[in-house]
Amino acid sequence: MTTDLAVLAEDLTKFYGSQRGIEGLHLDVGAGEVMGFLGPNGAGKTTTIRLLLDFLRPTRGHATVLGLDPRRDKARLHRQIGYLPGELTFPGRERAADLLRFFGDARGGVSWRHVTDLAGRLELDLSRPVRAMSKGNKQKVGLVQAFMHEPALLVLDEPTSGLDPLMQQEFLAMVREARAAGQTVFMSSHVLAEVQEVADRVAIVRGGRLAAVERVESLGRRAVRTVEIHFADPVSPDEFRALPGITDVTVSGPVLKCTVDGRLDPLIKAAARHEVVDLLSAEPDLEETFLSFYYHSEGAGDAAAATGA
Ligand SMILES: Nc1ncnc2c1ncn2[C@@H]1O[C@H](COP(=O)(O)OP(=O)(O)OP(=O)(O)O)[C@@H](O)[C@H]1O
Repeated sequence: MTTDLAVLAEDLTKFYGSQRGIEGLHLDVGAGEVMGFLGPNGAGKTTTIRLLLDFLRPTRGHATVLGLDPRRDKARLHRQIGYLPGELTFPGRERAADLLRFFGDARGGVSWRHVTDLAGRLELDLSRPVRAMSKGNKQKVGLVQAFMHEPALLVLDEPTSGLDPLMQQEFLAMVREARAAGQTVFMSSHVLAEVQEVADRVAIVRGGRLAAVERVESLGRRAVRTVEIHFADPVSPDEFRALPGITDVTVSGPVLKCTVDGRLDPLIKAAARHEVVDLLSAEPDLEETFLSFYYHSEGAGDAAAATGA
């Protein structure tokens, strides 16, 4: 049912002349879901976002956003959306406070308390003129204007760009709170690590085509991790080399190091035959998994491009 969907893209396609922006995109984002929209530079993320908001018109296909047709119901749709553009430009001389008041009024008024709370969390000084601000501070102004009216749908194009790690964490907390309040978040990034903490699912685009849509947990299950086990006594590497999914086994006296691709269980069962003193498992490297998507879809994408398919 489309009413449970915040975003539905059907065969959404945009060509800039002969240059493919995005082609044949089928994608849905459930109401209340956080969707990461991932891909390298030039993959088609901004094009897709601009199509969803009717800042661009599709060459083919259609989008439904919050149950509305972006073309027919643009003004109504935009009132219910918090949008952070990828390229922020603030031409005027206004202080951040004046600019945000202006945006707030355009949306029928927002709680100023909420605006100052958001600014406080992001350590943004609202009394400063926006034009003179650093890229990071401009990004914070952009984030405050996107979140301040508590929209049903947040569409954020590279939201963490220019933010330092502490502010990135604060931003992620804002996204979690938005989801807890029932809001939907569609956010693009070219770095998986930025969205994996908060996203329910990630959609991966490459070369203007959708390469994969995955739940974040299943990316984790699939991911490769490195494991180091310290035993009470020396062990033989041969015991571990034959285990399914285990590679790069090295043993140095009582310390075993290896790479596990998939389930940890066979390794744990084998290790349990000895006295285990310590076990260290590095976080699944999702960035690796993410890159492998590009790798695996590369042939298909390039073949399609070559044939003009
Ligand atoms: N106005 C335009 N005219 C011609 N080609 C364009 C235009 N805008 C985008 N493109 C091309 O469309 C493709 C997708 O670009 P898009 O900006 O959507 O990618 P992106 O994933 O958002 O990348 P980035 O992270 O670099 O912004 C690229 O090949 C880009 O060069």
